[in-house]
Amino acid sequence: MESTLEYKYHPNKKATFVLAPFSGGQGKSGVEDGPEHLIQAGIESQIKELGWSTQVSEPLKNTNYESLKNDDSDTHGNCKRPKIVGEATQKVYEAVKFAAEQGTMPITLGGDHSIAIGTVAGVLSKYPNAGVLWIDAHADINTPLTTDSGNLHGCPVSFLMGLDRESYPPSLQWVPECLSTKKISYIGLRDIDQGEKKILREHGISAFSMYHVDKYGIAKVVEMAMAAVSGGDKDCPIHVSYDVDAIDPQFVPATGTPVRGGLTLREGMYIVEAVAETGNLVALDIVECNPSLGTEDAHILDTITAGCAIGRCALGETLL
Ligand SMILES: NC(=[NH2+])NCCC[C@H](N)C(=O)O
Ligand SMILES: [Mn+2]
Ligand SMILES: [Mn+2]
Repeated sequence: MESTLEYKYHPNKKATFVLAPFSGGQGKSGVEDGPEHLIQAGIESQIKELGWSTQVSEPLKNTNYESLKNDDSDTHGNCKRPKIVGEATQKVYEAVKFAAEQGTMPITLGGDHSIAIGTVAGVLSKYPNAGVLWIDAHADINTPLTTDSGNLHGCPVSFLMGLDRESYPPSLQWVPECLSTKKISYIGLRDIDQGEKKILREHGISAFSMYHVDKYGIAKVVEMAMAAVSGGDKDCPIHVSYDVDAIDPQFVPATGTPVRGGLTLREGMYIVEAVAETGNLVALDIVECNPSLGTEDAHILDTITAGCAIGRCALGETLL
């Protein structure tokens, strides 16, 4: 049934699904199949059902980054595959920017979380004062100098902020330094590297770990996170970058870096329901669904259904 919620920046309810089947930001294959599974499961028709008209954008069509993934010479310092990450994220950036400029809401389906380099930069080019809610078990704020794994899906936030800029591989120097440390807030954190902790503290970045979710409850946490990124503006546009591993692996098992002790499925859905209710949502990413990592069919189904539910809740599904 058509949603009763109103979207301040999208009164005509037009959305663009930006498909980002990319896995080069981390080592495991399968996450590039996320978009296809979400579409097969009906995410687009479910959102149409809520009263949105939709179109699909495929910036990575006719590219072969998945086969280039095996090129071991694509490294820079400790960073793995910077060339394909740089190129793919730039394509995603152009597509998201274009979708936003057309007045549609970009809903980007990943792919690993490195693609958020493109989505956040694209959204901020249209809405420079937008706040970002980063829903994740991880902070993804390593720099080329702090990353242990070398996986760029653990680094998108630092590139958007321009942290340790002199260490960037040439292929990622296109990334605009567009995200202020005051315009992001995390929800769901529970696995943070030492170097990341240092960055979060030094810059006073707003972050709500699972400890805070337990302490204050999810409703209060979402309220505090939105207040932190909005800087007093009740109309502040909000981009939600949703890594499905924020939700506990008991509900979302098919993901590359699962961490126990996460959000319940309802808490995970509540976050986007609450953002939707403000009317300020301008973009959504759903990333890190990896259908290949389900050891039984139910794992894949649970993960993909959760991804679809996040999409519906963000785009206006209400229980009554
Ligand atoms: N988007 C993700 N799932 N990121 C996981 C990152 C894990 C770890 N902090 C790293 O930098 O490698
Ligand atoms: Mn994560
Ligand atoms: Mn992530």
